[in-house]
Amino acid sequence: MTSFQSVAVIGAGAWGTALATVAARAGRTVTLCARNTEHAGRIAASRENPRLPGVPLSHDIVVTSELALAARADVLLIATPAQHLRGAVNALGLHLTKPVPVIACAKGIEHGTHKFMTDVIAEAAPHSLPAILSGPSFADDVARSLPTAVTLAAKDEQIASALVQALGSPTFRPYHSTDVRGVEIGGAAKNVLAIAVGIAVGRKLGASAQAALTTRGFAELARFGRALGARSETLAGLSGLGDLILTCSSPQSRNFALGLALGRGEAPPAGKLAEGESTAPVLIELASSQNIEMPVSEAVAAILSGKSTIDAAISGLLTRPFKAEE
Ligand SMILES: NC(=O)C1=CN([C@@H]2O[C@H](COP(=O)(O)OP(=O)(O)OC[C@H]3O[C@@H](n4cnc5c(N)ncnc54)[C@H](OP(=O)(O)O)[C@@H]3O)[C@@H](O)[C@H]2O)C=CC1
Ligand SMILES: O=C(CO)COP(=O)(O)O
Repeated sequence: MTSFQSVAVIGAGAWGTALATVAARAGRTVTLCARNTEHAGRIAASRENPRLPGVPLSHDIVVTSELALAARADVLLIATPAQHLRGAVNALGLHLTKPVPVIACAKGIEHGTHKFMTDVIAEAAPHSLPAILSGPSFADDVARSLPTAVTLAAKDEQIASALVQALGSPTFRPYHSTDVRGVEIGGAAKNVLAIAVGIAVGRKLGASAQAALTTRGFAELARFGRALGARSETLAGLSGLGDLILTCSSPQSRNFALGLALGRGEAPPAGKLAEGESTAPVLIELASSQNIEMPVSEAVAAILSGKSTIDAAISGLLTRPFKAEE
């Protein structure tokens, strides 16, 4: 018997809708909260979200745009894009009457403040219990009940474990952790690295280059994570290496797809959120402020900002001095 019976998901995009489905499958009472009344009305009427086409929404899920209604739940999941998480939690905080777990489901780092998602939650809703959910999980796979495993971290192990009990099912297996920082670093950094690997694939650099770039990407993700206090096991777990493998190998990833288009010299897919685009500049600012070398992420940031061409960035990476593997 879980202590968390009701769940509300804030943000009715692809991921929020998939997570609402997950919570319903786990037997929770679920509210899905869209920011826009019209959008909520359309999903409620059609029982399908255009951002997750072809996946029928269970009739048990209440769809609303009223934050006050959502705020009554025992657990809140925030599934907006990372740069909108503070605004969403600020608005939600006005309606919170008890110290409930607020789980960040976005993958990114806040611009300007350089804050990770749970730090943003702690600031915007000081009486909440921040947590993070991240790992290899495409919304479409999750919503279609294909088997998925993720990591769910909170500072308090009992809370993390209770949240896993509340959301887990045979086809959605969350593993609990107290390494909040490790989990959020993996989710944020892998998106930037997936753009790099997408570019290499788009440039037809070959399967060996794809494997090498993914591995060297992991080396810099792990270097960054360890310097910021993350545990090595977390970085090599679902939310780090696991999600990196997924997003660096599949065009189903919007970040990989963005890289692929850039590498081919095509226009990026329109209207698709690729979080790595906004994470890249803030990730390298943070890394440079801590003297952490992240050459692959730096190359991605330079290409996205127009400071480097793709060919110059590739050549820059390939002509770095030889060194010991670490
Ligand atoms: N899609 C996936 O497979 C996965 C995504 N994620 C992460 O989840 C996050 C969201 O991605 P995803 O759902 O795919 O993106 P989508 O583009 O599908 O949807 C984003 C949603 O957030 C809503 N939104 C934006 N700002 C606010 C706000 N202030 N309050 C409430 N809602 C808001 C948008 O509303 P509107 O419709 O009104 O614009 C939109 O519905 C990202 O950080 C992503 O990395 C994590 C794992 C898997
Ligand atoms: O985070 C994801 C899978 O774990 C989704 O990846 P994209 O945002 O690149 O589509």
